[in-house]
Amino acid sequence: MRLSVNVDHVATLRNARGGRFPCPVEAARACLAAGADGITIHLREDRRHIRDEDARRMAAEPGLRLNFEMAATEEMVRIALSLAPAACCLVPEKRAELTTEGGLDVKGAGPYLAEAVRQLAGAGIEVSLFVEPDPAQIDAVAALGAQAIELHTGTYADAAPEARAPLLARLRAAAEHASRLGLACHAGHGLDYGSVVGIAAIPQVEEVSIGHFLIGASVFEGLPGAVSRMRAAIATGRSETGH
Ligand SMILES: CC(=O)[C@@H](O)[C@H](O)COP(=O)(O)O
Ligand SMILES: NCC(=O)COP(=O)(O)O
Repeated sequence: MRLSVNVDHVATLRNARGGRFPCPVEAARACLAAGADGITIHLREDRRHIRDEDARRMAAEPGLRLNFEMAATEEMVRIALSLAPAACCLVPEKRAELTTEGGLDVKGAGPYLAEAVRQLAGAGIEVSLFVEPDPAQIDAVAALGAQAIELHTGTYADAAPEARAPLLARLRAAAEHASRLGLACHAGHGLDYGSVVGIAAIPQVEEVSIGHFLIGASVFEGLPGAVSRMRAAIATGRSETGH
């Protein structure tokens, strides 16, 4: 299973003083050197953390698999087409939100979403949609012609460990449903060293994106150490599946 490190909150720290340190691109290099398989960045409409120049430099970084998270707006589609990342993940976005609060309502979306998928996939970008573990939403993703889903793991990750079993079962069922439809399955949001183990034990999940917790953990154990420890947690989960 691939680990894609989301470096949004390296930019949050940098922006706190309006300077150039710490640099998200340098953080990305450190994550890759420590064993991360890719980097995720979320260029939000309000540019609260990742800025356009960060995205441009990250896309130009040799050997870096970039997962570009974005709202399905004309502006972001235009930027994504200019950056040509390996992958784009379409996510819901509200200015007032502290962080992403849930998955896209793909079933109820207007034609703008299908148009974004068409343009991005047409440019050879792997398109995933960030959704709840809801078979009806996953069916709607398949109908749009996207290649992948990213399951929102926040409800599961935020739950007390003793309350996670039914939430993990729902994620597992959703991953199996996506696989039956030929969709690649990714997962992310709110994961830490403990909760990622359960996600890694779902064989259909090919990639996890982890950011806030890992960047926070790096304050105490360094970025390479946090990446290594996260990869070990993933390996523990994976070993439970024999994959
Ligand atoms: C979609 C998702 O869960 C995250 O990848 C997203 O980036 C969270 O937004 P912030 O990084 O702004 O917290
Ligand atoms: N799509 C999830 C992601 O990129 C990272 O989410 P988080 O770990 O910062 O909550």
